[in-house]
Amino acid sequence: MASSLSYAAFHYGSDSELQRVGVWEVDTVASEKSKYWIIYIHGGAWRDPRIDHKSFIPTIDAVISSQDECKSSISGFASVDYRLSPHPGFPQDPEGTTPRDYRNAFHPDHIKDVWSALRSLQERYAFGSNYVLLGHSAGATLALQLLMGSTALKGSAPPADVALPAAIVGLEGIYDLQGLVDRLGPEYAALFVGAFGDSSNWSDVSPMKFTKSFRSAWSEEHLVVLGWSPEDELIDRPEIEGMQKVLEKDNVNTLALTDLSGTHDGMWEDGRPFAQVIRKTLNHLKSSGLSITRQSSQIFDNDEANNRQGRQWRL
Ligand SMILES: Nc1ccccc1C(=O)C[C@H](N)C(=O)O
Repeated sequence: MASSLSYAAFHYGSDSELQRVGVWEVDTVASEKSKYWIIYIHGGAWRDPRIDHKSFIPTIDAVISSQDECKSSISGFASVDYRLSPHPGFPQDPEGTTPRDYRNAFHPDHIKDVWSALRSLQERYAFGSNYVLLGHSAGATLALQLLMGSTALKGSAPPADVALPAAIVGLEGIYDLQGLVDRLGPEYAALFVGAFGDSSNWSDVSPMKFTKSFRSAWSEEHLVVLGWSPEDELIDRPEIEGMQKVLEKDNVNTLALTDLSGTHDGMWEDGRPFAQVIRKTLNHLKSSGLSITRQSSQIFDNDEANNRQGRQWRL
């Protein structure tokens, strides 16, 4: 069980209590280059204070209690918290709440925190790009936004010294904000406005609407896995299939696993469906021989490279 692993949480920023990651070390000997870190970004529509980094624990438990030999390719698990936007169901008193505890994040705070968390983890554990990045729901949006560079950062350049993962796994992901509202109803708009403002801001942050290439930021060796369960009551199949089409158009190695089981939140509460996806992702990485020789630098297009030297925020 996760309780059998050594657990520590540390802060990667000082503005918010939520600028924090949890780490469960398995075998972090630096010479083990062929092993991967498994890093998770939780969901909760950028705002739900009930969901945090510990929501990864059932998945960790399911991976380490299984008999599968994929365990031997894992260095450790980490789970990222990030600043949240206000949730109308959980109002806070601005007078009686310290700035560190006040949830008033607004785009691009969430994605900036993810970049900062990855930088901090890479500084501590030196795993470079030997990691699989999973995101659930809004966490899947955040994971894919890493590949969108400055577009998903309101024009700022991403930090040049953060290595992108070997694989990104989107689970029950939100990929097209306007599309969800159009298909599933105006209640979805309320989820997005608090984090991004009105709908004129949505296409820049929606991975399905990315107008540049998902391949240009990434090295030769890469993989996106899109997981979805037909029992998901909040995210529909077109959301996954639409994202798959965009990635395939950009020649990204893409694997869609659309036969998972469980409801939107039931899947992380159970842990086994996500453990199964982790297993398949590691097997896929191994069988395509992608692991060992990867470099930590990524190639960005010229715009992106110029931007990187210029307008970088301080982490
Ligand atoms: N309705 C959704 C549709 C899609 C993805 C998440 C949600 C959520 O409601 C998340 C969370 N429980 C929230 O209250 O913000």
